[in-house]
Amino acid sequence: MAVGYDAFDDPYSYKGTTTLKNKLGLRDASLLEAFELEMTALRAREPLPRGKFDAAHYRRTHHHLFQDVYSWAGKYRTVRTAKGGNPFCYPEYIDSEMTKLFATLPAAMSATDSEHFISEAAQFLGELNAIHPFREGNGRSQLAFMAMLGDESGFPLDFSRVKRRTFMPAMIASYARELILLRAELRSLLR
Ligand SMILES: Nc1ncnc2c1ncn2[C@@H]1O[C@H](COP(=O)(O)OP(=O)(O)OP(=O)(O)O)[C@@H](O)[C@H]1O
Repeated sequence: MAVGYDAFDDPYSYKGTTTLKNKLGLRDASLLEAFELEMTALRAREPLPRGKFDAAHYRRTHHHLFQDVYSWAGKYRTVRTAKGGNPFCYPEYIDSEMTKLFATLPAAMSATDSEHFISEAAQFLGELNAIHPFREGNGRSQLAFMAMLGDESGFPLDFSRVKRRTFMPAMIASYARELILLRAELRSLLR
C-alpha cells in the first residue's frame, strides 16, 4: 500500500483517480486504505484456505484476504504494473508463470534442514514477487502463504516479527535475483 503502483491505463481505478474501485464504493484513497487494512487483518485471523500449495491455493489465499474489498479478489490482474521502476510479469504470462513457479515448491516442502528450506523459500518468494499476480494485495498474500508453507514444511516462520525497514529492501533486492538479504530475513523469522 505505502509504495504505490506505476499502473498503466488502469481500468481498476475510478476514472481520473488512482483509487481502486472497491465494494464499498469508497473514492477517498485514505478511507479505502483504512478499510482494506481493517478487513484484511480480520480475515487474516480466520483460518486460511487449505489446499495443495499450488497456484489455485495461492489465488484462494488472496481471495480470502481481499473478498470484502475487491470484486476481483483471487483473480489475476489484467493490466501491466511496476513498482519503483521494476516491471512485473506481463498479464498474459501470469497464469503460465504461476503454474511453473508452483511446480518448484515441492523442493522447499521436502527440505530436511532449515538452511535448505530458507534457500528454497527465498527463491520462491522472490519469483512470486516478480510475477506479482494481483493488482493489489501481493505483499499480504505473500506473507500469509509463506507462513502456511513454513508450517506445512516443518519450518514455521513467525511473520509477526517482520520489520518492514529491512524486509522491503530484501524483497526489492530479490527482484534483481540477489537473495542474500531475503534469506537472512527469513532465517530471522524461524521459530
Ligand atoms: N520496487 C520494488 N520492486 C519489487 N518489489 C517491490 C518493490 N516495492 C515493493 N515491492 C514488493 O511488493 C510487495 C507489495 O505488493 P502490494 O502493494 O501489491 O501488496 P500489499 O499487500 O497491497 O502491500 P503491502 O505488502 O505493502 O502491505 C511487497 O512484497 C514488496 O516488498
